Parts: sequence; structure tokens; C-alpha cells
Amino acid sequence: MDTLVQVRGASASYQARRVLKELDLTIEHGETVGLIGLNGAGKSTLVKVLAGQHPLDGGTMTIAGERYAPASLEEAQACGVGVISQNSEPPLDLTVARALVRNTFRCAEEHDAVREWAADLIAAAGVDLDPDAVVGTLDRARRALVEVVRMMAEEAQLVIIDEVAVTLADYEIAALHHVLRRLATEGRGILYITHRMDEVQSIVDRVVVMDQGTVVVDGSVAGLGSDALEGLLLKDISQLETRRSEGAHDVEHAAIALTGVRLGERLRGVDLAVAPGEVLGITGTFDSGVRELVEVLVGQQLPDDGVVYRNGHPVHLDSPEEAERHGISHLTDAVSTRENDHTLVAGLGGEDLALSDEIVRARRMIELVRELRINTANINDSVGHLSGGDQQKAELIRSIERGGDVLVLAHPTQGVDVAARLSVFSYVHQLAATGAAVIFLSTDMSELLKWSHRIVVLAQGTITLHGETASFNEDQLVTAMLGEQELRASGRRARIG
Ligand SMILES: Nc1ncnc2c1ncn2[C@@H]1O[C@H](COP(=O)(O)OP(=O)(O)OP(=O)(O)O)[C@@H](O)[C@H]1O
Repeated sequence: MDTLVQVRGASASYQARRVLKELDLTIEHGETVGLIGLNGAGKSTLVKVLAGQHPLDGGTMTIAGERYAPASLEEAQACGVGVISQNSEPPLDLTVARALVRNTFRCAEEHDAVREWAADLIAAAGVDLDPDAVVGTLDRARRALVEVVRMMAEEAQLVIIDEVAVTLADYEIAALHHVLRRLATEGRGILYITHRMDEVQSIVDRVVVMDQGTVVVDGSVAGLGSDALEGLLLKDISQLETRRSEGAHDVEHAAIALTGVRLGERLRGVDLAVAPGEVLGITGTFDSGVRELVEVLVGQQLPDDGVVYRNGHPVHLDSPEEAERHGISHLTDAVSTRENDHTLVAGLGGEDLALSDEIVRARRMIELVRELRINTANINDSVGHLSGGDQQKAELIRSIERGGDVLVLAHPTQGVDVAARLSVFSYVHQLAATGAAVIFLSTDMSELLKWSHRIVVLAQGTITLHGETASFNEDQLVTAMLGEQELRASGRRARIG
């Protein structure tokens, strides 16, 4: 192998605050390097520097031996650097073929030529994508695949994958890894950023751990299990035990319940009851109906049939405001639509407060900042200045600290590091211990098994598995998600690897 990227003594700042400090990093041709670190360690800042979106204060970079100092994303692209992040999606109105060529000289070519060329590229990548499909009709996993195949079209030499798999299911991540391995085999270098240690084990040759703006560990992952990798990040964090739920699951005593809920083809008669004090994990593939179930619970969709009950009484949740009025708080997973120009403390609500109330509010926020390990010294700073994981924690606080004793959380730990994951679930379990009913949507099997009292799995609009978490293992959840047939047809284990 020979060196593709070399970063030496890199420093970068936001205003006067230095967040990259004398950082060194090397990536060889054909190598996949995993970049991990707690929220706020500086990973995204390093990506911005590599992508020409943030300047270096000091240090140097080279690509294939040539000095590299991009001043824009376009310049970085021209030098062979491609970035795919959690929020980067191809334009929804393009066909897959057009989306693949959109930044290349081929974009001006005629449709048939582009289509044929795209079909060859897709075949070379070994993925299942229809060049004529419109991007807007694809699920998130396939849109991510389009972006990865585009890296081949753009002839990117360094491909940066920044937390792309956060809301993808394990078998979708496996498909993504399959293409990335091909890219690496062709001699490209891959910088892979994730908070999931099972992904690191599955895809990475070497792991680089960042802490407070610098590299603290750089070595092979061979022989390191998830626990050992987590150990590189966690220092003094104790585990939280989840207790068994003892709540009643009948409609009359449940905090929230659904009976016979139908919604088009997506929900075909769903019954569910969540007791006060219970943490229920729900999961399913993109088209299982699980997203629609969340939408019904939070008033974004009215069911065609069936009844929603709150504390044993039927309710008509025809808007998110109505759901909120009934004490249902919602954390959405649509990161790109969130506003982040408010201050951290404003997330606790309240306007024109008396001074004494403002002090109470500030104290509560300081407590939460400590508890959830948010990297900031100023609760009046804009949320937009926080790292990605810390913005997620701020949004979690905003959605649940305003009251509501039913919490519906979609992917609550997306972008959140392993240490803060413990804090987030400890916070959620504390709320449950005071009587809140919590429903959280996740596609991370180990998270569901670790943090929920009960689990519900949906497939094709119906519940295919339901029961106490202690009675399930990962394979049972995946089988219930996909169904035996699909597992057999795909001929592989439906998990990362
Ligand atoms: N636009 C900004 N203005 C001011 N400070 C910022 C800005 N963006 C990031 N920071 C600060 O820089 C530090 C590093 O943030 P960065 O986003 O690089 O961390 P990260 O390792 O990517 O975290 P995460 O895992 O949460 O995505 C953090 O303390 C953050 O608060």
C-alpha cells in the first residue's frame, strides 16, 4: 500500500476556540480507516477541513503526494475527495442514472447514453439499483447507495462516509459495506465515521480515535470486539441496569393504546398498549409501517380505522398540536428539517419569565448539560454551534422537557456517542421511573435489546413479534423484521458483516 492522504499537525478553530490540535492522520490507498470519538471530539470539523469547508490555522495536507489545501467543496471534489453525510441525498426528482452523473462531465449527455453508462456502473458496483427509478421513490438505504456509487462516477480517491448508516437497518448497512469494500479494492481510501462499534468491526481496517481535537489511538481493529472498542472511548462510565416493566397492558390502564388501527396498506389492524413507566422499543424495515405507527401516535396521520386511547379514553389526534395537548411529546428523526438557531436554554420553553423562573430554568439546563455530556460552557449559545451529537441531545431535551407523559422518540440516539447513549437512556429511564410511557423507534438491535422493557416488531403493516425483551435475541428480531422468506431468498445473514 502507498500513502493516499497525509495530514500533519493540523489545527483548526471556531472563533477563538481551537477544536483541532496538532492532528496527524494517514490513509493508504485501498484502506478503510474508522474515525471514532465522543460527541464534540472534532470529527466533523476534520471532515470539513478535508472537504474544503473549513480552513486550517496550521499544519499541512497532501493527497497522493501533492500539496492539498482546498478552499471549497468543488475544489476538494476536483482533487478527488468525496463526502457523503447523513443528510446528503440525491435530488429527489432525478432518475438514478441522472443522479449518478450529476456532478460529472457526462451530465450534458443524452438520456440513453447516460442510462447505459449508469447501468454498467451499477453492475460494476454489484448493487441492486434500477437506473430508471426516480430517487424520490427509493428508501433511505437505496438513496445512500446511489451516493456511494456516485463516488465511482466522480472517480473520488478519498471517500468520506460521515454517519451515513444512523437510521439504516443492519441488513441495509451490510449492502452499503459491500459497495464500500469494492471501492477500497479499487485502491480508493475510505474514511468511515460512525458511533456504532459493530460497524467499525465490520468494515474498518484501522481505527483512529479522536479526543478533544487530536488523535489518541491509531491502530488495527483485528481481534478487538465491540466492548474493547467502546472501552477506547468510555473511561469512567458505569452501566445502567434496566428493570423489568410491571405495568398493565390493557387498554383501560395503559397510558396510550391503539386498537385495530388501519392506515391504507401500511397499517393493517395494529393493537398496542403501553403502560405508564414502561419503555417500549419498536422496530421494522422502512416499509414495515413502523413510521406510520409513529405518525398515528403523534397526530401526524389519522388512522382510517381503529381507535387511539389516552389513559383509557378514546382521543382524536388529528394534528401534532392535538397530540401535544394530550401530553404526547415527540422527537422526530428528520434532522434536516430542525431549526437550530435558538439557544440551548430556550429549549426548555417559557418566554418573558420572571427572574426567579429564569434562574430555575437555567439551573435545570446546566444539570441536563452535565447529565447528557453536552460539550458547551454556555447554555445561551446557539444550538447550531454544537456538534451533531450534541444537537441531537439538545433536541431530545427540547422535545421532552416541556411536559408530556407519553414520549415518542424516533431514533433518539442518532449521532450520539456510546458514552452519551448511556446518559440518554438513563435520562429516558429516569423519566419512565416517574411514570412516563416511552416508545422509542430504533433499527439498532443491540440498543433495543439493551434499553427496552418490551419490544414490538412490525412487518408489512402488522405486528410480527411482541413481548418482554428478556425473551428475545437479535436473530429473532431480524427474522421478525424481514420474515423467513426474505432471509432465505437473500441467502445471507441479515446483519452487518
Ligand atoms: N459552527 C460552530 N461554531 C462554533 N463551535 C462549533 C461549531 N461547530 C462545531 N463547534 C464545536 O467544535 C467542537 C467539535 O465539534 P465537531 O462537530 O467537530 O465534533 P464531532 O466529533 O463531529 O461530534 P459529533 O460526534 O457530535 O458529531 C465542539 O465542541 C463543537 O461545539
